[in-house]
Amino acid sequence: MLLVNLGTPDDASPAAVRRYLAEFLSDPRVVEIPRALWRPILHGVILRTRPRKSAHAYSQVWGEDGSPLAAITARQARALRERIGDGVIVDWAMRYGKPAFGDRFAALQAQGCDRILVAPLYPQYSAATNASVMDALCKALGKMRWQPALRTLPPYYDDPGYIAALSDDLGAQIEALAFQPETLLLSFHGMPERTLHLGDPYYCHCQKTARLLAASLGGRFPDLRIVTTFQSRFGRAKWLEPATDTVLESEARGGTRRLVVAAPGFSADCLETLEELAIRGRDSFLGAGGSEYATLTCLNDGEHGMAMIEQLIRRELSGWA
Ligand SMILES: C=CC1=C(C)c2cc3[nH]c(cc4nc(cc5[nH]c(cc1n2)c(C)c5CCC(=O)O)C(CCC(=O)O)=C4C)c(C)c3C=C
Ligand SMILES: [Fe+2]
Ligand SMILES: [Fe+2]
Repeated sequence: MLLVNLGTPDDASPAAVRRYLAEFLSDPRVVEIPRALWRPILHGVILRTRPRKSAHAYSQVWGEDGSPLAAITARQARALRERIGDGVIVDWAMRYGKPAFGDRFAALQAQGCDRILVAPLYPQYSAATNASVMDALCKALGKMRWQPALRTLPPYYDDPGYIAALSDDLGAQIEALAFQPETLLLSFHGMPERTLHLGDPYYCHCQKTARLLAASLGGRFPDLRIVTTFQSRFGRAKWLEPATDTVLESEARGGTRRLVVAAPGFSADCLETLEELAIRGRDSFLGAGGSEYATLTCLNDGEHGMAMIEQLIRRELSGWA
């Protein structure tokens, strides 16, 4: 089985970030603008300016083991291997950058796997993430004469195991804070609003996760106000709202003093949580008058998250292993 996440640059230099962004932003599932229009904008504007800015952001979160997203995904694969035991080969790959999806998929087949479960670690389905992994899968299959049998992990945005893992994990983190938050922001990665009207279920999946999670946390923290937002706006089009950065400021201006942020849509901490939420989000909230701010970690390779992943994977492997 192959765990898949989005992808990340090889290092935090502008050159490596440029290579990564070029691959990521050339994917027609990510930017749905006709190629003849998009290519000049991507190569003439975006890839001349953004790599430097993003490289600075990456350098603030880069660890000894490299990109947090890649390091955590590798640890998740290792932990899953130990939990699932012999009989199933567990590998991991990135949709963009390394280890490349096509390479790892082919490597599994080369090891003799004739049944492969591909598990994109995206709880909420979007065409930009899940469908893009399926496109990469079809591309890899297109090169094979003798193809393996396949299964793919469905989105798990309302799976009771996922909601319970989030509720238990975030609940424990909130109780361990040095302050009592008035507001909990559930910040999901954004998408262009147009994708919702075109039929992408992402927005609805996020809202359902948030509603179930709020219902579960509500019993434990009756005074906590829970607000759902969308982060990381990219480009000029209208994105899903409300925007995380706008709400951080309006909360502080409206009198909220103590606020905590969680990112339930990310399986692993990454640039979007460690830089955008933990560094820039803090500046926004405190700069607008807030006094206490914290970000909670993602499920990562912790006990709650790994028990949930193991449960999902065992279910999808049933009859196979
Ligand atoms: C969790 C799901 C994600 C969705 C949905 C998603 C949509 C989406 N993203 C961009 C543009 C960028 N995203 C970037 C980073 C990034 N995005 C996700 C996840 C989702 N993106 C993750 C986990 C990461 C972090 C990667 C890491 O290395 O840690 C970036 C790169 C960084 C930057 O320059 O800001 C871009 C660009 C679009 C356009 C989009 C929907 C159409
Ligand atoms: Fe993104
Ligand atoms: Fe982003």
